[in-house]
Amino acid sequence: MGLTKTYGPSSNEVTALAGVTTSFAAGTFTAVMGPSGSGKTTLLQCASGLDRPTTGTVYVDGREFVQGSEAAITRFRRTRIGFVFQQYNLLPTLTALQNVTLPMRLAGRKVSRKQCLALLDQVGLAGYADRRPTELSGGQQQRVAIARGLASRPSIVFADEPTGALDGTSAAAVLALLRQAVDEHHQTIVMVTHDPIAAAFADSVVFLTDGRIVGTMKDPSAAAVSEQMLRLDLARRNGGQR
Ligand SMILES: Nc1ncnc2c1ncn2[C@@H]1O[C@H](COP(=O)(O)OP(=O)(O)OP(=O)(O)O)[C@@H](O)[C@H]1O
Repeated sequence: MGLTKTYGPSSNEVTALAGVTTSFAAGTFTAVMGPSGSGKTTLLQCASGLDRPTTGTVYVDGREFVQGSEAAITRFRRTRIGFVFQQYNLLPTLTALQNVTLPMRLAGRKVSRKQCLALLDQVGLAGYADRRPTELSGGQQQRVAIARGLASRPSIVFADEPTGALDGTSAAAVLALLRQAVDEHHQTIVMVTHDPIAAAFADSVVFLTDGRIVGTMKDPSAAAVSEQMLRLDLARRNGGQR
């Protein structure tokens, strides 16, 4: 609610979020789109509690988030929130399967090896469970990170360009998996993407420009999203010329 985020000293301040108010209803899939530098990653980081907004408040399940001690925030994050970020952050000494089960082990939860292997299978990594990250391609590492983000069935999953490094077939498998997480497990997904085809898997799209929400779209199609992106880009250029 009313999120702002500025970086740097006041003499050289960068405004990444200029007052964003939005909500992600439980059991829905939202895509966040906008030009490079529009604040998408910053919004995800503030909404997920990885970073604190300069002003404004984040609520999760009606509870004010990013309040209390770091330990309390970390505990809350571990049990409720899943992350799939651009830097895969896989631990190099662990196998793919161990990386997937790590968040659950950290949260002290029971690990279903079978369910985690099934997830690796779904992202096209059957047979790769025992490999370490250095023995996997960038796209394969990204898919391990996706399986890890979904494995503990957190109520909200924040994904930053989850299909960015993937070929069309792998990307489609990952998007289908995210869709399934929403439809079958009632998880909430918030995904940053530049790809209108990926955005079309979502229930709605939020468009950001210069740290502000400049539009939303329900039941997006790839064509409608592309058109809207072009329109926003044009408006921004015309605005910049004034
Ligand atoms: N740690 C930081 N320190 C200073 N400025 C930052 C920092 N992180 C982001 N910014 C600035 O904040 C603005 C928004 O960045 P952000 O990464 O949220 O954009 P984005 O829409 O995710 O971009 P992209 O699509 O290129 O990933 C940019 O102008 C960026 O340069």
